[in-house]
Amino acid sequence: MSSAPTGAAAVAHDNTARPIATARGLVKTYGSGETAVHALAGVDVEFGRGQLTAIMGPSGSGKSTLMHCMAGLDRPTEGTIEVDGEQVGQMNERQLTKLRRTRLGFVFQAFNLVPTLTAAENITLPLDIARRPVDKAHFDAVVAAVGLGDRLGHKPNELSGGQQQRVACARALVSRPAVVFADEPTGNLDSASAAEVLGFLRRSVDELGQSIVMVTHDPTAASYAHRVLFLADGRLVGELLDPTPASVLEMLGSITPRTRQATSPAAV
Ligand SMILES: Nc1ncnc2c1ncn2[C@@H]1O[C@H](COP(=O)(O)OP(=O)(O)OP(=O)(O)O)[C@@H](O)[C@H]1O
Repeated sequence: MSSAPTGAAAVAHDNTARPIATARGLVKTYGSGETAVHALAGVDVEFGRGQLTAIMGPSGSGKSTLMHCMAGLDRPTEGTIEVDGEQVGQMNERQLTKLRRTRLGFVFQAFNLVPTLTAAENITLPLDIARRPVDKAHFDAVVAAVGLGDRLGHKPNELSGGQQQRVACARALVSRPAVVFADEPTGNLDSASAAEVLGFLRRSVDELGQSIVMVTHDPTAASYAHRVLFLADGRLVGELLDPTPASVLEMLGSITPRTRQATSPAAV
């Protein structure tokens, strides 16, 4: 897989700019009593505007829970969340649905395309559902950026996995969302297709000013980000700016969740 863009291709980022999303004192507890699981145990975090931020950590460290709380897909037990100036924690279900439809974009590991619709129809589906007009110039810019110009009339089963995920990325971007949340966007792709999708996500940040938060297990995928956050046991335990696959691997190697410490012979 090719490595992340660096140097001249990268836009200088103002880390002092107002963040696009913020969480304070985030706690998420599943269940209660002795069987309670503390998926998030007090997280304070800011996600940069116009940045690609990756979230990494061992399995069960709380990555998906953090993303789902930030995106209004799950409610925190405690704490506050602000996304693009909106207090997400205080919203009712109707307001959360509206926030997700109008201000957020989503890319999942499964491409989640509608099989009976063409690529073009899949891309504009969220706008069509929200009865919002399609900005043709922006649609054309996004389609050109993902390199799908000659595939717009194809149905998902006529596209490769990488092309289908690029359709899903275009669908997430076409409404100009405040933030795109991507959960393991390359988890189902071979390394060449993954590189294409990651390159596109990074360019949409550098060239279109998009803000993206991406959960990944893959150090190479994380190296496409401007910043990588590391979770363990529901807490933020580290971060890297301008990561490389090697620096991400090194950081991951230094993180030992308490659950693993407790079962490790060395800890006995
Ligand atoms: N709906 C749920 N009910 C009970 N426990 C849950 C639920 N969702 C997550 N958990 C638990 O919360 C903890 C954090 O889960 P989460 O899925 O956020 O971790 P993750 O870092 O995304 O893991 P993975 O890398 O395996 O996807 C885990 O212990 C998980 O079992």
